[in-house]
Amino acid sequence: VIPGWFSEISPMWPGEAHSLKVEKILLQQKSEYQNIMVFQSSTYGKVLVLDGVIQVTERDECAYQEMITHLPLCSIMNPKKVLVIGGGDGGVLREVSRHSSVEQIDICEIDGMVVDVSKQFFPNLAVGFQDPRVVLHVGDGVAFLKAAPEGTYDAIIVDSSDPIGPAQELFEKPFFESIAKALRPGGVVCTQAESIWLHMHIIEDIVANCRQIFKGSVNYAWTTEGTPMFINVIHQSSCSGVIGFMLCSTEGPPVDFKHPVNPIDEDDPLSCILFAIFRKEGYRFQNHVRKLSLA
Ligand SMILES: NCCCN[C@H]1CC[C@H](N)CC1
Repeated sequence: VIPGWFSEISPMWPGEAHSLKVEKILLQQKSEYQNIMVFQSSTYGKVLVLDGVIQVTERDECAYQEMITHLPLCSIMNPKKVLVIGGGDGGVLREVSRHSSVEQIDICEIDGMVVDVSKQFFPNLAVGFQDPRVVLHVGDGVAFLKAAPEGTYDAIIVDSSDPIGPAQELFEKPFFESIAKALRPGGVVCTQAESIWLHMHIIEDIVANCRQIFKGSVNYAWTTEGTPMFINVIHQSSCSGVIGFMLCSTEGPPVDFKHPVNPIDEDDPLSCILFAIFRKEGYRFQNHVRKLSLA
């Protein structure tokens, strides 16, 4: 380890590590579930680390939070009830609240300390908790979904850490079955689904499980049968620099995740959003950066 640097060493990516130069360690705490650290980096702003793995950096969090949120929420008309599993930093909530059709946002985060730490050090993410539609449940997402009445949600977003530690069960078949039960017919789910450069074995298992469970569409990020390429989110602070998502819908007409049917609320007062909409013609990458003044 290089003095003055944080290196993201994990059995999830043997033989490689992403390092960031540390200006100052701001917090080191052990919660009931994991070690939590926040540090001021030289070039990525503040960084949140759980059990030695980077979760968010101020510099590039928008790419991840926007994709994991707008891919599902823009794929169906007028989503009203949304559930977030994980996501205790609040960034996904900030993105969900841009959708004016949404009436109820449930979030189930297992570690309340992550919420408190985010409110203290990452106000631009924790702002998501201020939306009056948000109801925070501190508890295990597996149990929450088992208890959820059938067909409750239009969309479920699983913003989890990696399948080592508290999020392990969120990558297993029973959890995906409980998601399908909690979604209404034609509802959509989007989950954090690791990197094609590091975790093909995990992705293959998840895709196989989802193909059995979800009778609508099953997409890993943008790959569909015959698509000659993986299109993932460029998320620099994820090890390998990219991260992908499982996008599935329950029974009903297949959902075309490539062409948003439900545009984001244009006049939502926010500082800046960066997200990409892939256009069908040759997968031209359209990078929408819209500077919106804060209300
Ligand atoms: N709410 C932001 C969570 C970010 N998710 C992380 C992305 C990189 C992974 N190795 C761990 C989860």
